[in-house]
Amino acid sequence: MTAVMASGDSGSLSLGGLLSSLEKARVHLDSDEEDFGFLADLLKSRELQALVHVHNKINRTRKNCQPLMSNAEDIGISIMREIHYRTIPSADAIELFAILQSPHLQGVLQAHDSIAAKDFVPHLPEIPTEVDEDEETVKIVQLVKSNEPMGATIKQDEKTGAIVIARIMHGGAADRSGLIHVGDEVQEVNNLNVLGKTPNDVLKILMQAQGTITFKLLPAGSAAYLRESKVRVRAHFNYDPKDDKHIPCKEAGLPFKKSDILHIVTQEDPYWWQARREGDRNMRAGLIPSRQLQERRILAHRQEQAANGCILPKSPSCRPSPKIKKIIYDASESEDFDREEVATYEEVARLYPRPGLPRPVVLIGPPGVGRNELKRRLLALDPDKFRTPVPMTSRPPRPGEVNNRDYQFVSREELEEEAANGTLVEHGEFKGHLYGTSSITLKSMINAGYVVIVTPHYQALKYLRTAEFKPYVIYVKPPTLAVLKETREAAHARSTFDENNSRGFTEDEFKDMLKADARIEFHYSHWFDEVIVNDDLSSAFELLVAAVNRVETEPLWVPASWVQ
Ligand SMILES: Nc1ncnc2c1ncn2[C@@H]1O[C@H](COP(=O)(O)OP(=O)(O)OP(=O)(O)O)[C@@H](O)[C@H]1O
Repeated sequence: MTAVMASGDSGSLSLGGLLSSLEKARVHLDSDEEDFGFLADLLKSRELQALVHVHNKINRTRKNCQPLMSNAEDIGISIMREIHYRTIPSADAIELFAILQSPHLQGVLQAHDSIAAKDFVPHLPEIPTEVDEDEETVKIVQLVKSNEPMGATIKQDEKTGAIVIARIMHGGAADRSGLIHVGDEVQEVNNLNVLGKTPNDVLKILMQAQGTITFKLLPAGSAAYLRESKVRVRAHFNYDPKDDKHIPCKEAGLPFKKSDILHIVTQEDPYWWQARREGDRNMRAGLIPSRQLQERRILAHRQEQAANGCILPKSPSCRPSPKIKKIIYDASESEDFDREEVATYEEVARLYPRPGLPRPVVLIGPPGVGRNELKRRLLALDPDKFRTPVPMTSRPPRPGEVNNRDYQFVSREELEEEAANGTLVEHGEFKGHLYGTSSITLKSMINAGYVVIVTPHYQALKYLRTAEFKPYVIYVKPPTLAVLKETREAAHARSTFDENNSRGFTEDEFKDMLKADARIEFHYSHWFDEVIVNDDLSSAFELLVAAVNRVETEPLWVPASWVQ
């Protein structure tokens, strides 16, 4: 039996047409009068006609009312949470809270998300009647060819040689038709039998076709309905399907850049996930390598590099800086850690600003790049708002130094105990004296509502980038050698490699800064929320102020585990 499922992409239903088909079919089928009567009454009923009328109206305007996201309910809850934590919410905020709390609006948001995620497919029970083995049910599907890709890939079934639908891209034309499913066998395209043809032959037919394309499909045994996952990840590498020899279909690939946020709509295939770029208005998902596949690729690439004698950027030669002169980190352990890390995708979620609990801002960068200068300027901008933890030292105070302003002066034993207890975010030793920054001081400043600015050694990121601190990490990057020389010389910058800060930077020190930059970026860039190039100091400072404002006011992507 051949069933006409829908006409074109517009998909308008006509009950009149169905009724007359039913009348025509009546003479050929030996079903009893009661069944026909029931079906005819149903098709004529005012309720069904009203429903079809609504369906057709929605269908006609469908192109202009695509959902932009599938997490409207989550956003509603986040807004309510934010209002709830406000000490004195405005009258408007209270009204908004009441609206968002109403069961009707919550129902609407839930329905919206279900529709956006296509979570509405009715699952009909299996037809219990016995079907004649020789009689095949096929479906005729018509799609209108446009500039938009069809949103499906095909492959040749290894056993039968038949052409079958391999993938349906979420949100693409095929998916939106709701009529084509993974595993469906393509029998004819525009009345051309494709039996014995290769996927390339079929693609040629499709490319040459104009206007409406008619497919005769043998439905898959059980149509796997597409349900979108809500997973978001941050990409830690650049990807261009054009350069990927192994992607099943280059046109179906989704290019992206490092740091892009991707909505992973399905991870069903272990090697090829389907994803959309967050905020991208294109509803059609594209193929990207799965975490498993990308990890394998990175490891294979590293092995190949090692075999060819290539080495990773070397550790920056840690010339002592006069503040915390020598940072104690177990170099061998960190090196192993760095090499083992295979950064592919990190699952993320939006963190909404929490009133009274600002996120600390961590400035990372190679020694001498200007992190402390930027921090000093920020502290001076608003001393009541910005704070930085005073480091601890076991060295005796120098004349003029004030306890808790310049340093917290403590005994060597106290500092050693803190280090042993793991309560220091970083610590080091210089000329026989210990230095360290207490995580307890850091935490209490955050809890007191200050925007805390810290400039730790880059290896301290491992201890700081946690759900406990939820830091916003900014990498302060040096400009090119020529710009470094020009700007630092013009400003009479003082070298931080000189203990007395009594001279400018040497050329070698600038070169060391750039080597350290390459190394830090190579190993830690996947932890940076933002990069600011410190070329012109006032422009870099402006960017920093803008970043700090964003952290305070906007929902930003953080590791998903921080939001639970
Ligand atoms: N964009 C810039 N242009 C000119 N001079 C700069 C710029 N940024 C920083 N400087 C100057 O460079 C010198 C070193 O800066 P700063 O002390 O902030 O380095 P740092 O990153 O804190 O170094 P370390 O990590 O080694 O302590 C200072 O004299 C500072 O004023």
